This record gives sequence, C-alpha cells and structure tokens, in this order.
Amino acid sequence: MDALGWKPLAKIGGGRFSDIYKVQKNDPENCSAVIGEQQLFALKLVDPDDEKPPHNIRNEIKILSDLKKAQEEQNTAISNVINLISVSFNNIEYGLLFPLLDMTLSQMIKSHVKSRVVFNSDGTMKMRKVNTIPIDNVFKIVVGLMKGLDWIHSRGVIHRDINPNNILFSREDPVMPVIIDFGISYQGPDNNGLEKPDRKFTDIATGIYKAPELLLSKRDYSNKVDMWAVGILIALILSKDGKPIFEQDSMYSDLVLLSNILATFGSPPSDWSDCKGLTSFDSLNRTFFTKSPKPLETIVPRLFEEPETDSSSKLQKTIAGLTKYETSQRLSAHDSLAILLC
Ligand SMILES: Nc1ncnc2c1ncn2[C@@H]1O[C@H](COP(=O)(O)OP(=O)(O)OP(=O)(O)O)[C@@H](O)[C@H]1O
Repeated sequence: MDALGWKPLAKIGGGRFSDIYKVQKNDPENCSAVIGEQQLFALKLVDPDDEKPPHNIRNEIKILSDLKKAQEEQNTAISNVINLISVSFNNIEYGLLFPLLDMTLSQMIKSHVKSRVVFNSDGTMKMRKVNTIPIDNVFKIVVGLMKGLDWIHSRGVIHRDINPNNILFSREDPVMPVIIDFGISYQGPDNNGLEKPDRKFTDIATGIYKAPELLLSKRDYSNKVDMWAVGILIALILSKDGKPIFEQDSMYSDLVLLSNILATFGSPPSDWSDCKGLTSFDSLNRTFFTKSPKPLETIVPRLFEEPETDSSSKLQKTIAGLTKYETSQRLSAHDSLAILLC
C-alpha cells in the first residue's frame, strides 16, 4: 500500500473523518531535502468530500501553514504547536505530514495512574488508583500548553478542540506538550469566509471540555473557550486518580455537563455579560436552583497537599482564573504565563 508517496507502517489514530498512519519514506534519497534525517512520520489522510462542518481539512491546512509561515517570518520556533511538514493531494485525499510523536496526554496520564493499597480505619485494605504525575511536571506541561495557546491566539486562531487526545508528547521530552488537530479551528476574522465572528459554530469542543457559554449557544465567543477547556484539562492532569472532575455522563450529554459545571463552579452570575439576553441563559436562571461553588481545594486537592510549593500555588491561581464564567475575567494564555513565570 502506498499513501501519497509514503509507506504506511501502522494506523495510529483517526477520527470520524480521518485516518492517521505512522509512515516512513518510500524513497529516502529523494525525500531527505524536505524532511531531513528523520525516518518516521505521522500522516493524516482526509477526504474533504466526507467531512461535515465545522471539520474542514482545507481550513486546517491554511491555519497550520499560516502559523508556520509566521514563525519563519518572525524567526521563532514554537515547539508547543505541531509543525505541518508538508501537504499532498491525490485528487481524492489530502495527506498532511507531521513529526511522529509518541503518546497522547490521555495515554501519558494513564501510564502514571498506579494501583496502591490503602488501609481503612477498621484494618481492612483496599486498592486505590493514584495519579503519580509530579506537580512540578504538571507545572512544566501547563507552561508549555500556555505557550502554544498564547502563540495561536496571538495569530487570531481559536483551537476549539483542546482535549487530552489533542495534546501529544515525545518520549524524549514527556513534559513538553504539543498541540495538534486544527481540524475545527477558527482563524479570525471570519474563518476564511466560513463563519462570521458573531455566527460561529457552537458544535465545537469535545465532551467535558466545552465552555459554559457554548452550552448556552453563544455564537460570538472568543478564544476564551480554549482557556476554559485548558482549565478543565489541568484539573484532569492534577486529579488524584487520573479521572476527570465531572461525572462520566457529562461526556455525552450537554445537560449533564451543564449541571456538573454548576455543581462544581457554582451558578454563573445573574448579570453574566457574555450570555445576557440569550434565551438559554434566561431559562437557566429560571429553571436551575442557584448553586454555590465548591472550594478549589475539593476540585484539585493535590494542589493543597502540604507542603505548598511555588508550582502548586501558581497552579491554584491559574485554575481559579481559567474557570471564571465571565470571559473578560477568565485568564488568557498570556495572563496565565505571567502568573506561572513570575
Ligand atoms: N503527529 C502525530 N504523532 C503521533 N500520533 C498522532 C499524530 N497526529 C495524530 N496522532 C494520533 O491520531 C489521533 C487523531 O489525530 P487528529 O486529532 O489530528 O485527527 P482527527 O480526525 O481530528 O481526530 P478526532 O476527530 O478524534 O479529533 C490523535 O489523538 C493521536 O492519537
């Protein structure tokens, strides 16, 4: 089998509209100028005719190419955003060639969750799952995520699907996250003619990583949807047992997700300016009981274990700032870096 001039070795991923293969060069001699000495790559194959909005492979190529060009022009290298090496097209499918990375954030968390024996007060014992990722490693990962997000946001791009399967790591540097998958991303000012800024798709983001304003169908949302998603993601990386902070069913039902968000972070302010005037917000205020926020200590208990460190206190401030309803108060990636690196 030949995939757009590359030899597929294994299928390593794929979504509803794509297949991702580990590939190697068919003709090492001729390819070395394009890709240097590296031997193995990831090839994302997408047939644009199969896609449904907001998925758009041509838009993904445009966004990744623009990000790459901007880095070249500014002579900077942002290693926290995937580098699009090349693009090919065989009249049916596009092939996007990327550096091959080794694991997703989901896999990385799983590999750190260990079974431990704990003793109950009555002397009996039970097995418990314990997330062993050191807080200092989480800190480095969060800094990397913020650098990547700061870069794409500064170029007018909203990722729109920050989740643990779209953050990758190489084995050599397991604290250096790389943001992938710009398949449903938005590039200002109008997503290359696809979506006006006040009429954006709200069917974006994966499961529990959806920002609350999306659940209320706000269409003129900003890059702060990525910041909410990264806040929920950081809570996952920091969890005691490697599990998300919301119930499992929140993955599949927006209603369950909304009620989990309210139960965790309290009700949104009644004058929430982002959603004021939206029918869904009015009905939320009429129908749901007012909830108080849980203390941060119960949401991310690992950050409150003694002794408090510089990393844990900065991560506390960051998570608290990322999970604000009011988007003007929600931290940007730039603000987050100012807290983390001060
Ligand atoms: N450069 C890469 N190196 C290693 N694995 C990769 C790479 N790119 C993608 N993958 C794997 O393929 C999966 C899907 O990639 P990607 O998110 O780009 O495709 P997608 O069609 O948008 O998927 P989805 O619809 O699930 O979001 C990733 O979660 C990862 O497991």
